[in-house]
Amino acid sequence: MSQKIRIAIQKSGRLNEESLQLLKNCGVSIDNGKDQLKAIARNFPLEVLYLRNGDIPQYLRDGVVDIAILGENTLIEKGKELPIIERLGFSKCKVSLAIPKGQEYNSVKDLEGKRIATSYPNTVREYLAEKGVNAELHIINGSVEIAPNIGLADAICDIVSSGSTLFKNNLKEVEQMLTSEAVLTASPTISDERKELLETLKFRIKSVLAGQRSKYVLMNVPDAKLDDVIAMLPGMRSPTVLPLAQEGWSSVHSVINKDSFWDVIDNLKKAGAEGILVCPIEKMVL
Ligand SMILES: Nc1ncnc2c1ncn2[C@@H]1O[C@H](COP(=O)(O)OP(=O)(O)OP(=O)(O)O)[C@@H](O)[C@H]1O
Ligand SMILES: O=P(O)(O)OC[C@H]1O[C@H](OP(=O)(O)OP(=O)(O)O)[C@H](O)[C@@H]1O
Ligand SMILES: [Mg+2]
Repeated sequence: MSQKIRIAIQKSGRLNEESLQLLKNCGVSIDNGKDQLKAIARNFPLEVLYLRNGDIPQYLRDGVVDIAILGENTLIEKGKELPIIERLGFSKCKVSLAIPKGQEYNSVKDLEGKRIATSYPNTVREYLAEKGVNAELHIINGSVEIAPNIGLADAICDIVSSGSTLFKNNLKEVEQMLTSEAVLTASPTISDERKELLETLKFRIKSVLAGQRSKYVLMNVPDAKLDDVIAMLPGMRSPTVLPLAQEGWSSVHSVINKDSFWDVIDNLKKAGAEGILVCPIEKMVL
């Protein structure tokens, strides 16, 4: 295949490292020189452009890049028409409205006529319009949380993750407007040939993400308890059951989702499973 697919990755910042790690986990090797703005993958027809997060939606629209990894919040703010091809599960955060801690707050109507500092004007405008609230927006690019303390605004809208930036600036979250995570998106003008490359990459990403969401477990179970234990285990099709050298015992292997992991383990122990081993799964091809 002569064509290369062009992916935009954040040049530096919160998405950069995990985006590159994801490509690496997909078996795509990229030689990164220091301060390089463009790189070519060694073993996949892929070219990486390192760009500012906020500029990526326009590059996608213009067809300068074919696909990109960026925060869903940026897509909502600057590229609403761009599709979410895959949710990637990292850089999870919220976009919220916050006001000074001491201020009374009953509903979003309290923001009527107030000054709101934000880097997300479209998101705020749309949210407030839906609620029938009029406010004055002050668009700033960074350090938004300082705005109320220096008298620039009455409220702010920004990213909230642990909440520590709000806390340090004596602010409290009053409205959660949206939740976000890193996503894979694509240009509306991507060619058919590059779409095929996207499908290949998407298949690999899905396998990596499915692996990250799951654990491989092995355990010893007395044969008398096998039915109870098997009933608790989904596996990819069904659990594997192998006889142990010691008569009356079996080894049961299965795949457990990370979210329900500890609950399942507790129940397995109660049902009679012993010597439970848990292993990471590198990839899960479904
Ligand atoms: N504290 C956080 N916790 C989790 N995810 C975050 C956090 N802050 C930002 N993000 C996510 O990471 C993305 C990139 O944030 P970052 O601060 O690195 O770049 P930026 O300032 O938005 O963009 P640019 O690359 O244009 O400078 C955000 O759009 C958001 O999706
Ligand atoms: O709730 P928290 O865990 O405190 O995270 C929220 C903060 O993280 C982001 O800033 P970042 O650290 O990316 O700095 P930036 O303003 O330079 O982008 C965001 O703009 C918030 O200020
Ligand atoms: Mg930031």
